[in-house]
Amino acid sequence: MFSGKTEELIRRLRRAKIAKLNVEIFKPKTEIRYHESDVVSHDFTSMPSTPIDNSSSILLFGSNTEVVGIDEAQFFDDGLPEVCVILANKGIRVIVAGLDMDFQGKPFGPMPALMAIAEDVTKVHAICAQCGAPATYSYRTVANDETFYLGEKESYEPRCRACFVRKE
Ligand SMILES: Nc1ncnc2c1ncn2[C@@H]1O[C@H](COP(=O)(O)OP(=O)(O)O)[C@@H](O)[C@H]1O
Ligand SMILES: Cc1cn([C@H]2C[C@H](O)[C@@H](COP(=O)(O)O)O2)c(=O)[nH]c1=O
Ligand SMILES: [Zn+2]
Repeated sequence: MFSGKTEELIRRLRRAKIAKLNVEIFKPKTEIRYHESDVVSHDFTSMPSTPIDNSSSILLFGSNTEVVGIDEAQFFDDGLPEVCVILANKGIRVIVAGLDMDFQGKPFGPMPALMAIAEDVTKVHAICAQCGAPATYSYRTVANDETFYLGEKESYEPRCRACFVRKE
């Protein structure tokens, strides 16, 4: 978390809009941390999106769509990779942002399958809140064992591997 995934997604989608491509953006309906419908980064850059319950809803959208952006992909169902394949096979550019690992350092939801089928994968890193090294893990700072637990700085901090495994 805090690694710039949403900022990077917004940057790429803005460029697609500048190129006058037809862009559709989706996020899970449950992701309401900053806004009910907009995609919003921790730095409050934002873009309007369509909140959806199920990945299959993405296929119901505009026949003239040229670029599809998806944020918080880790929260989607396991059908998301196949939806992305269907879109990509139609020539649609699909840009997906999601958290690769949960608070236990385990692969998160459909992310491993998405990363396997993607042409390109960009891993971005936050800065470890403990030591300042590049951070690849999200450490949960509150007592909760559920995999799905929305939050930001009050519940999570980005950590490097060494600080993550220390668990203190
Ligand atoms: N520890 C941190 N490391 C890096 N960025 C941080 C950190 N804490 C806050 N930020 C802010 O978070 C922004 C990235 O937010 P965002 O794109 O929403 O990340 P992500 O989608 O990966 O959670 C950075 O530009 C920075 O301003
Ligand atoms: C590690 C972890 C995170 N979450 C939640 C917390 C946030 O709401 C999102 C991640 O958002 P970000 O844009 O990457 O900051 O995921 C969770 O539900 N479970 C976890 O284990
Ligand atoms: Zn560290």
